[in-house]
Amino acid sequence: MEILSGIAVPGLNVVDENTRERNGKEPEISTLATIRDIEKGLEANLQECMNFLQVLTEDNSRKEIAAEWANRDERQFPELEVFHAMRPNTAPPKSATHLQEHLVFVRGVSCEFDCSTVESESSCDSNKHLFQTVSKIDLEGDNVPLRNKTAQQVHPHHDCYAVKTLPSNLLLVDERIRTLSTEPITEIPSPKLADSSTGNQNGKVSVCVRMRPFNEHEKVCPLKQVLCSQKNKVVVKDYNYLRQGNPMNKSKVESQFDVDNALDDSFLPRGNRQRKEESQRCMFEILGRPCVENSLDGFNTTIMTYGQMGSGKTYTIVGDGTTCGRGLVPRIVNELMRRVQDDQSSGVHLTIQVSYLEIYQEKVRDLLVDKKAEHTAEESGVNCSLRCTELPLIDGGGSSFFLHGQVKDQLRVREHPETGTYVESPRWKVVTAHEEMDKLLKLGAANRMLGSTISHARLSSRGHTLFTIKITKTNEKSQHTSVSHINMVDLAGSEKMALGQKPSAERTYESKYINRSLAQLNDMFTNLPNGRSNGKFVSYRSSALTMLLRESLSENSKTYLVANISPAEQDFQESIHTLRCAAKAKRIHAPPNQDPATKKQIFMKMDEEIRVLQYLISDLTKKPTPSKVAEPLRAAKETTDVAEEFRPTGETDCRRSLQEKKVQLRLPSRQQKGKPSWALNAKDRFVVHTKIT
Ligand SMILES: Nc1ncnc2c1ncn2[C@@H]1O[C@H](COP(=O)(O)OP(=O)(O)OP(=O)(O)O)[C@@H](O)[C@H]1O
Repeated sequence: MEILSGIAVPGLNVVDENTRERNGKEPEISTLATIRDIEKGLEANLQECMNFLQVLTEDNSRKEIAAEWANRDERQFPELEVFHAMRPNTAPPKSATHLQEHLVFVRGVSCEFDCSTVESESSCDSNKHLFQTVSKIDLEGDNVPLRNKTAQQVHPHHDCYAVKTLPSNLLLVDERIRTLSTEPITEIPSPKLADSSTGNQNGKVSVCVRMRPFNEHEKVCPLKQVLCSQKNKVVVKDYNYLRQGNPMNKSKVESQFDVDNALDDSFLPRGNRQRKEESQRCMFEILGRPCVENSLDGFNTTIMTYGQMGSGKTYTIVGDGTTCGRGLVPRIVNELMRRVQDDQSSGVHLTIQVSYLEIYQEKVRDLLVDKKAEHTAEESGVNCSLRCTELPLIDGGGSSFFLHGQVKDQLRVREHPETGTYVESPRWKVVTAHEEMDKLLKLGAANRMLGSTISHARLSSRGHTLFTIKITKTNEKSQHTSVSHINMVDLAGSEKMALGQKPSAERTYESKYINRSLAQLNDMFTNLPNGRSNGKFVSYRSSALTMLLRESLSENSKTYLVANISPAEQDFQESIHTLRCAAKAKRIHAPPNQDPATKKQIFMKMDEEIRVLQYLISDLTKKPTPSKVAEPLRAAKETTDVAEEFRPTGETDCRRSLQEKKVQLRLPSRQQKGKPSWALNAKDRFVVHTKIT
């Protein structure tokens, strides 16, 4: 055993000499650097631990655990313990870099690793269902035992990294430990899903919070913002205040928000495809599947992502372009296409069309314009006949034209007294295969307005995007057609300028539009009717964004809002702002005017009425068939015979007799002078009109 200079902390385990011998090399520098970095946070640990213990003792169900943590004798502990609880199917750290990735999430870890063996040791008694105690981690070896044991016992949505160092009783426990349920977990619960049939029952907008992983820049200084989800609440903590001020002043340190779902991806190791796939699939189960069900029931649905720049909004909606990182749009379309095939056998025909728009500086742009192809077509004269005429690729005919050699991609927002606000003639593309969908997403991504900003080196969206899926459902038997829309709105991120920052004039101009429209959306959330008030005047017309979202937040539509937040401590204020906005949206209360069941019944009744009317119309417009004519003719002949019979007794008697024998008329409107006429009444009975002259 050898203590590495500059890293050693009293009482900590050190790198095993045997490992060095076995590997024949020094521990990786990157690992050591990380340890030095995180060592700096040691002083803050005590504060955090106090805070942690405070939370534990406040919560009755966790008192026992807290007591145990607090009272344990130092000597009972090995020098270093890593409590590592993982999500199912997650491989434990396998390499130094991987381990670094795991530990970098733990604030102020001051430790070294025993790299000799891999062992999953006894569980921690008090909460054995939640943790596995791992006293040794082998960076090189095969960690199968650890994986097997932990994977089955941990809540799939919460994982924890807890590293305890001695000689202090408890120097650090990752705050995320609090997200773990204290109940013994015997089986892995299924993800908590939004109610698929009716969306959020109590309010109009269902809110889901999603925390993205640390990015490269944030990993260098591991500042962890805490997001704990407790039942339907998320709690965010202000570490900055905690360090400076009184940790017992709880109201200033932590903020609580009501939500419907929370997804913490901050533990996601970069490049781990399985975890990515799992997280994106979870998002689909929470929001995407209910959306599909709602839309097939005839409801319009909207999913909005709201958050600061780089918080993962586009990742949630579209994904990152990889197969495992596919976002909601491709997954929803896939599910719809699967349903198309299933429903074909039951006589229901589904058509899926998509449009992709962007609101950039208050102008609506069509992102599905393939400018290259359309320019080429125009230059080669192929589309000459289409100049200034409607292009046939839009549903029912659209109005994008070639003007002065340019492809028009700007569209107008209009209002219809009955159907509400709509965008004039966007390109609707029919999607029948996954490949088509991928192509359209690529085309849209290429046409989006992106730009690098000061705080984010990567390209950032400079406008809001609106991806709409139009589902047309036709029942082949009844010929009934219903249309519903799924709108997916990827809002541009707000960015606050820090003092001393000098963005370009263009970026400032764009930010002005983005921030103004987001502020107007925020106002809309405040002013719409909610649990507290009946609402105030909402000026939908103040921006293109609010105009287009108007339908989404009214009556026959269900809305889901994803509040994307960053895990980094420096983004605390932005996260609070996002969560406040989400909380406002959650309070909006304008329940749909009809539930799907009632709507179905009404549709059926209307179908029936239409069928009866169609039958009557066709029968009335048709020429009378011989069988239908026979009856009136026979009646007419009868009356003529009577007339003949009574001719000698005089006309007066004859009239009287005829009156008596006259066939009763039910619909006497179409009498013809001197001729017997007939009509078909609603009960399909013939009546005869006879006029005696
Ligand atoms: N949950 C997540 N899991 C893995 N990676 C994520 C997650 N969320 C975001 N990322 C990654 O973070 C980066 C930023 O995400 P994204 O572009 O979606 O942010 P954004 O909020 O749309 O940003 P902007 O508003 O600036 O356009 C991307 O590289 C993305 O792959």
